Amino acid sequence: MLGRDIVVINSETIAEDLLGKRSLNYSDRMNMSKMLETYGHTFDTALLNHDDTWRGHRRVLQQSLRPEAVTSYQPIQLRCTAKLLDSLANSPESWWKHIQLFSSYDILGVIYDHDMPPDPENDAVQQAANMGVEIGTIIASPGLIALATAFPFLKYTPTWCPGGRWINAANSRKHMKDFVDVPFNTVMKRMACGEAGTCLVADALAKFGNTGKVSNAEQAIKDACATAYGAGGETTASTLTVFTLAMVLYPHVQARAQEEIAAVVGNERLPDFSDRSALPYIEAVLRETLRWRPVVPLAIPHAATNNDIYNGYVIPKGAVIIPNVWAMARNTEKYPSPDTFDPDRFLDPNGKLNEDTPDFAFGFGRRICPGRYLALGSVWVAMAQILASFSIEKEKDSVGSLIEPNPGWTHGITSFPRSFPCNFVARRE
Ligand code: HEM
Repeated sequence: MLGRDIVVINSETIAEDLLGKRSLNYSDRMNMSKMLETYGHTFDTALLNHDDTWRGHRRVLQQSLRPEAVTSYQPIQLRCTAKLLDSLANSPESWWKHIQLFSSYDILGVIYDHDMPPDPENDAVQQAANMGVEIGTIIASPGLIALATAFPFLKYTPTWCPGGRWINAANSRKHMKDFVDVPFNTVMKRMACGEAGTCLVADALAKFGNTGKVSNAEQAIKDACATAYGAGGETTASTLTVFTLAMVLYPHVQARAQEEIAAVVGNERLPDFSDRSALPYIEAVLRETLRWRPVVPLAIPHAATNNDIYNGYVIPKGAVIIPNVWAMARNTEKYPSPDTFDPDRFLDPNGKLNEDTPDFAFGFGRRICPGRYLALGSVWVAMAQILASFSIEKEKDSVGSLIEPNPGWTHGITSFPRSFPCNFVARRE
């Protein structure tokens, strides 16, 4: 883009070699600072260059989202899953919206200890966060960057013009500011009254607040937390939507997963985190969901800091490096018939999990997704409890014929199925 060298990596091994082993040289992002400043999108960890500000954000996120730390968020994940099951039982036809709300409040809970109110449509925190994500995603899209760079005057487009809501810079700056400030200020007020519970903001302030370990700590925490909401809400929902599609299309996989839950957990209670290691087939379903339709199919492009040579190829300073996660997931040597949803790929002949984990779904090297352990927990518990509580079946049309789901897919940084007809049929009283 914009006259740069572009390197597309289709192989997991090469991605590991360059982005992992040579991460010092391949952890930068494209320099879009002028554009991001114009549109008020300067807080975003995922778009920061490989500098000290980014290091501060990463420290905050990695400390609070490491495997041992995310267990403290399990009560929030279980609470949100209970609400999801309840909503699916009450209005199964709105399953897609319920999954979006689950993911949104799961992440808002973990980051800001913000619980779902009875009327989420009027929740100022969720509205500010979602509007920020909507505008932020468009600002960071290659199409808008190219347009706004070629025609800078477009930043003055009135908001009432078609597309003006997104390309008008003042409007964007306002929403970006609300996105970062509103949820953070809300939890800060609750913390001041001693009302806030466990959450990432509280944890990070306790660890880094006045310690000098992270410069400008409060701002770094605030910005990293807004990024985490933006990066985590949609990806978690997208992964659960892919899982739903897979269960509808592969009923024998669903039946086997349900049999495993019945055999290990029984029918008297729902599976929870303590059952995870005893449910290898459910874990394999999770891994296959991440592989089958990776929801961030081209990850986020990295950039080379200096010239480099790899396997005789010159990779110039500033080159944009695109990890083609989609191609890695379709490596037929590793994953024969890659379009088939087959959790057995991740099991050995004894039904135990093998060593393969589709980590490529979370990117590479120093930029690898810091929210992956949290995401895996949220998706796992929602999947396991949905499977225990419902059968996800094809919808029938007016004459009783089964409707084959053929959803449209979103096209952007994330890719996931739009809503499609299916039925969540209760399996328990
Ligand atoms: C299934 C869910 C998720 C998937 C598939 C996913 C995937 C990704 C990918 C592919 C990247 C780009 C990595 C790279 O540049 O190499 C990324 C970055 C990121 N993710 Fe996630 N993610 C998920 C959930 C989350 C969650 C729950 C959070 C936070 C709570 C989160 C926070 C971030 C952040 C902050 C970055 C930017 C990292 C940086 O640039 O240093 N993600 N994610």
